[in-house]
Amino acid sequence: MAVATLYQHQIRKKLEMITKSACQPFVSWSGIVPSIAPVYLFKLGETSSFSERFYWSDRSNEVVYAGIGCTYVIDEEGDGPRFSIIEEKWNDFLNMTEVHGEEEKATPVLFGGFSFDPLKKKTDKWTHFSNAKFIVPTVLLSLKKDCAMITITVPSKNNQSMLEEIDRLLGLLYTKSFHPTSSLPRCVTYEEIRTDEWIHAVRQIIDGIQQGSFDKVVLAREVRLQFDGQLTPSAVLEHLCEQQPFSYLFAFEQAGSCFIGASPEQLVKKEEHTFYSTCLAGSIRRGRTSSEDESLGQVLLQDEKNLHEHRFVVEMIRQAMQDVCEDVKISPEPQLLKMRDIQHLYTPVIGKSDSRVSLLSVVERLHPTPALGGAPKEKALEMIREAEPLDRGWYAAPIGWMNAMGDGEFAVAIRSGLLQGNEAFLFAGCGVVGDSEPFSEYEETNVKLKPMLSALGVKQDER
Ligand SMILES: C=C(O[C@@H]1C=C(C(=O)O)C=C[C@H]1O)C(=O)O
Ligand SMILES: [Mg+2]
Repeated sequence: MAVATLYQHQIRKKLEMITKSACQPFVSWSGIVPSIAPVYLFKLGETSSFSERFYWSDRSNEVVYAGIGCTYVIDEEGDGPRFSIIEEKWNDFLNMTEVHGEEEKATPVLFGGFSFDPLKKKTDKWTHFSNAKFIVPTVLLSLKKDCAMITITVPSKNNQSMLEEIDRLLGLLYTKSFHPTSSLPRCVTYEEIRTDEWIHAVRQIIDGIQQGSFDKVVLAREVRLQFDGQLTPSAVLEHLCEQQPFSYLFAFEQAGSCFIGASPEQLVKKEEHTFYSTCLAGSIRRGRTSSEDESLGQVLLQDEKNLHEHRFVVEMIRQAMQDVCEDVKISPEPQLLKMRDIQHLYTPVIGKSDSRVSLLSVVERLHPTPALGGAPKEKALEMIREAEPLDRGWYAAPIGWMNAMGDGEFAVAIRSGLLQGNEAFLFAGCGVVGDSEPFSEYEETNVKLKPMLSALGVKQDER
């Protein structure tokens, strides 16, 4: 028997055995498998009967996940305490699940995200993206430091068709080789949504800041692209993997809509008792030559307006981390974070806490930082709700994963867009402060659109 089919066969046998003798409503089994690109499993999802998919890769590619199918969903549409509800329901699920496997530390993983602002009126395109939505995938492929593992989570009863579909998927995963998708449909229209209104709102915010109503407001805008064919999320994801390998890559697909992006920004990561966060705000483009790039970086490091934008974020994250951690370490000066299309001011933060502090409670405390909302938080949110000509949906909100030990990581879902049929809706924002200039802020958002435009094969200068 070929190695591949041997794996498929053994997994099937194990699952049947475990589910037969299970005392709990769900079982989760994990096993080490030959290394394979998680993006391939994501792509195979297109031919499966499972209609949910997700993908996650952190900035250092230490943890990469691809998940297909949805064995359990936690969906919170109200504007109540969505962070603690997710946490409670995840614990309920874990209490209903028997965990088996070859690896001691293997557990099911919960993946999902939040909307930016539950008080903003939801538009149709975000219908499948609740204020908080998390799934436990049926098939999860994880790659950690080059070790690949499959985790299968299924109900213990009435799971026959699910087991058959898993079997078929694993068969494909190990018998067919992965061919990258070469082409995407062509972009036929590029429409900036309500740009005049956006520029006007930037001016209004600058005035508001000068009058002392608030200190900083992050304002986003939207562009809508139409293509001459259906967009395939896996093809866009493959491009992101190639073009933005050192970003957080994420994709969350629900009923044919895929929210996808390549963000440079960590919100928070929990590893046992250690919390990591980053302050990221203040931007400049990359140079065309290395010397131009270097001097643009130096300009950014010394630019008062950008340093001012950055300081609000540092102060807020410092405070939030000090509220829950002892021993918060934070660099005294920002450094540069250079991504493919843009460079940012960046200050990492690390803190240690006791075991009672959960990951989602810190997500709640941090979201939205002044890098995505503004300062003071509530006033900035009111201004965004009122003046921003779009529904952010999941853009600029926390997206990420958690395991059964309570460890996990959330990124801020920027440099992102929603793919639906032959359309893509992309979003980009910028931190408006007292000495902002509307046209340069507009240009900054153009630079921030580049990662998604390149992944969609659209050249900004030629549009
Ligand atoms: C809001 C976005 O990015 C944020 C705003 C930044 C800025 O204004 O300098 C920089 C990084 C991000 O925190 C975005 O990319 O859409
Ligand atoms: Mg900025």
